[in-house]
This record gives sequence, structure tokens and C-alpha cells, in this order.
Amino acid sequence: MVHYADSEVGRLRTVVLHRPGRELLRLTPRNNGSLLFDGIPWVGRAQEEHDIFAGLLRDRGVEVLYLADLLTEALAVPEARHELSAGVLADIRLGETLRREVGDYLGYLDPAGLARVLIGGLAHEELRTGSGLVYAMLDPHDFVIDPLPNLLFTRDSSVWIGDQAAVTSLAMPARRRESTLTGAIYRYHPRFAGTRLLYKPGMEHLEGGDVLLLAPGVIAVGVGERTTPAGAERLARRVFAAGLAHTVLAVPVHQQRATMHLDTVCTMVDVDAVVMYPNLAEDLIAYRVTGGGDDPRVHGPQPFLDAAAEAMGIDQLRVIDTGLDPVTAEREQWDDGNNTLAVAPRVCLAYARNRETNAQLERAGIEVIRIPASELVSGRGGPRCMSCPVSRDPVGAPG
Ligand SMILES: NC(=[NH2+])NCCC[C@H](N)C(=O)O
Repeated sequence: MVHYADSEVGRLRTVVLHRPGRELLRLTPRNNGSLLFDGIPWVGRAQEEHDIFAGLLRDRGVEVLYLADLLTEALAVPEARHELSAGVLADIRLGETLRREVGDYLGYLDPAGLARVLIGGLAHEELRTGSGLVYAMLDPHDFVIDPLPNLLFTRDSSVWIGDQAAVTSLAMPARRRESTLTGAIYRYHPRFAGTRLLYKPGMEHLEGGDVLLLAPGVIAVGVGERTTPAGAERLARRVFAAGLAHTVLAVPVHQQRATMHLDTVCTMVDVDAVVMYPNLAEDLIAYRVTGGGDDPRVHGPQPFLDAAAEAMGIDQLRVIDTGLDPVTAEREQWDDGNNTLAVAPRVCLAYARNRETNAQLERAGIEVIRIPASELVSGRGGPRCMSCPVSRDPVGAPG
């Protein structure tokens, strides 16, 4: 099975999604902030919205793989099971007695049950019985294994570049464990046998939402709240060494929630066009990093749009603005209007609620496939964040 991606817009063949489940039922007004949600979603409705998203992708001929299924299948391999169980048991909050008891609990679960707990977490009360000081003193609603509500955003925990998978190194504590699951899938699931891994958790912080495959050989990497300069540098070294790119553009983005990843302000909708937040577009800069020799060479900074066009070998990167006026643009940027997922050049999925941005895209000749997102939006991620393309047709060099 060939998995490959060298752009954001080549015809999408296969994508990994995660249908939201009981991990979202764990969100309360007390923990939603640290679990990176801006509200408490109505879970049944979020699932309906997500099913529509998956259905529209299938209508366009895209194969949809669900992360929970891949994980369950990978957990049939004893090493995968051992590794992921040991990972959660290493939590120093457990203490020795509870660690042993949680270990016994996990040991009785079949692969589907174990996948359910690794994703949805485990509350003290669900253990039913236990002993020791930690068990006695924990609140029944405390988590013995934390849930992963942000697994919904499959974009961030791994990204395919060429025929290799970069399993990322997530910055936020609430998300760190996600990449242990994606890493295990790529290493143990038979479908991915032989996949070379370009990046690993534990390396410098890097999240998939910051990685944009502008054109074959040209990668933009946002640097801000999640990806560090060192993460961008490490990725550059790895892609140069693997011969997967010749240029990496490191793009500073504000270290704040509204712009947590580069894909919250800019995504590609054609081989030479992006939808972009105008309040920022002119100010965005890039450091151009190129390969060759031992240490990558660093040039600039220069305006991002110029650096991108130059590296891509085109006259100009066309920009389609979010919204019409600064206030609409700010609202629609917050609601992930910029966060589109292209299924082919000039065809993208977008949240229906961002009406002005979608109208702008259509005026520019982009077909917009709208999905409802009254509930999905509360996690602050759009169609791009909610998808990990593992297979796209190669695009010819643009221009
Ligand atoms: N690629 C993205 N923009 N992902 C959005 C992730 C949203 C998630 N709640 C977080 O804060 O991490």
C-alpha cells in the first residue's frame, strides 16, 4: 500500500479521521480549559456533524480510515499492547499499588476495550475496586488515565511528507500522549508495515497543524505556541537528509490561542492559492532554510508571500481573504474559516458557518463543500485540523 503526500491539494485518496466519542463526555467546565476546549460540546450532535464530514469525503472518493479502528487493529500485536499500556502506567501520579491494579485492569481488556480506554481515559470510579493510599484518597471522578479529547484533530499528531510519516512531538501536556497512539499505529499496524518515520515524540516540539506542504520540496512550518524554532530546525534537518524537500520556510505566528497553528491563519486551496487571514497576511514573514552541507543555511527574514512564491517557483501566491471586513474576518478566523481541507485543486471542505469566507472562496473559483459545525467548532479546529491525509496524488510542479 503506497502512502504519499507532497502537497496540500493533490487529489485526496486516503485520510485518517477520529470520530469523537466518550473522551468528549469527560469535558466539564472545570477541566475544559486545560483540555483545550472552549466549551462543552453536545457530543451526539458533534458525532452527527463528524459523520457528515466523513460522508462528504467518501462522496468525493476519499477512503476514510478511523483512528480508533487502526488502533484496535494495531493492539492485536503484543508489542503494541505492551508499549501503550506501559506508557500510561508510567504516570507518576499512580504510585506503585494503583499502578499494579490499573495494569491488571488493562490486562483483561480485549484490543477494542483497551483502545477505548487509551482514548477515552479511565476514571477512578470505573476501576470499581482498588486498594492503597492513592486509591483511597482520589476523588471518584479523578482520572487514573487522562482522556484525549483532542484526538479529534488528527492533523496534529502525525503528518505525511512524501512517503514518510512524521510522528510529531506535541507541546501541550493534554495532548502529549496522542502521538504515542499514532506512533504505534504506524509501527505495528500491518497496513503501515515498512513505513519510515521521519520524526519522533520526544524530539523538539512540532505539531502537524504548523506544517504546510506548499509544493513538492517546499514546506512552511509555523513557529509559535506549539512548534518551537528548534522543532522547525529539526524537521528541516530531517527532510533535507531524507531528500524530501529543498526549502523549509519557518513562519513566526503569534503565541496565542487564536493562532495556535499556522493552519489557523492560512491553508492552501489550489496549487498556487491560499485562504488567509488578512489582518495578518501582510505582516507574516518567513526565514528561508535550505539544505546542503552539514548545517542548514538560514536566509531572511522576508515577507512570507514573497518567500513562498520564490521557493515554489511561481510568480505569485494568490491570496483569498477571510471575511470581508476586519470584524467578520476576526470572527471567521476564530471559527476556523481559514482551516480548509482540499480534496483536489480548487475543491475544499469548509465549515458552513463562515459564510463570508466561503463566499470569497467561491468568488475566486474555489468549490466549497460545506459542513455543519455548531458543536465541532468548540475544540477550535476545522476540516484541516480534523484530518490527516496519508495519501494524495502527486501534483505537478505549479506554474
Ligand atoms: N491544526 C490545528 N489547528 N489543530 C487545532 C487543535 C485544537 C485543539 N483544541 C488544541 O488546542 O490543540
